[in-house]
Amino acid sequence: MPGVRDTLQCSFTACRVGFRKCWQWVQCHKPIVFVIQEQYNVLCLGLSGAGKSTLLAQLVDEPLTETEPTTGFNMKTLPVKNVVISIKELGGSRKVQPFWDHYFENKNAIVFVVDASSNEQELISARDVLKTVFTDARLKGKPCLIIGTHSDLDCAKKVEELETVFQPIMQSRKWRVYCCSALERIQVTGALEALIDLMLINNN
Ligand SMILES: Nc1nc2c(ncn2[C@@H]2O[C@H](COP(=O)(O)OP(=O)(O)OP(=O)(O)O)[C@@H](O)[C@H]2O)c(=O)[nH]1
Ligand SMILES: [Mg+2]
Repeated sequence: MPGVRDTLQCSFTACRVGFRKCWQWVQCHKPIVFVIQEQYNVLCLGLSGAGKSTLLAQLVDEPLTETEPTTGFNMKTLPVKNVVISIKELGGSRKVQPFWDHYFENKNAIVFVVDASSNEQELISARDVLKTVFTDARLKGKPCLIIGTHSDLDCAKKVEELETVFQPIMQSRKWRVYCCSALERIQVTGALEALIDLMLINNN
């Protein structure tokens, strides 16, 4: 009875997505009588195709359909440990980059996503884009997590190689590199933990 099984599977998926969305809403809008959790606002940037939308979809356990390039922004809010993290991805295409600075206000951290299987020149281009972002006073001193995606590919650069590329623009900023495959949920969860650690270190 494949038809019945498919219908049941669809209903189960719909319930799961619905429940998650309700839970996220409660986390973000719960009445004042509940304990108010601290919220961290994170900006997620990177060149087009780096894997930002894929990472965010994994974080909230959404199915990985073939993602379209993000033309505006894409926001995900999720409770982690004792805090709520709200991550805003901005599309990375050259057309969208000039509008990034409209979203720099009140951010606790920057996540910069790079395709770690890129060649040297592409990595330098990505670094130059981040360097320009860092010139904005609103992001001064904000911690930065570099996420190198595509680590499932043999040619992907390792953490140390990406550290060498990005070190020259970091100055006294708290930062670190985390490499993962955005297609692997467990690895992506590790990136989120690295981000929280970085924000907590920056607060202390
Ligand atoms: N093999 C592999 N493919 C990945 C990985 N991360 C992303 N992709 C693929 O790369 C393509 C682009 O990913 P997106 O998540 O849309 O990239 P993006 O950074 O959101 O791009 P824009 O929205 O255009 O800025 C998709 O086909 C993903 O499936 C990864 O870690 N490994
Ligand atoms: Mg995207």
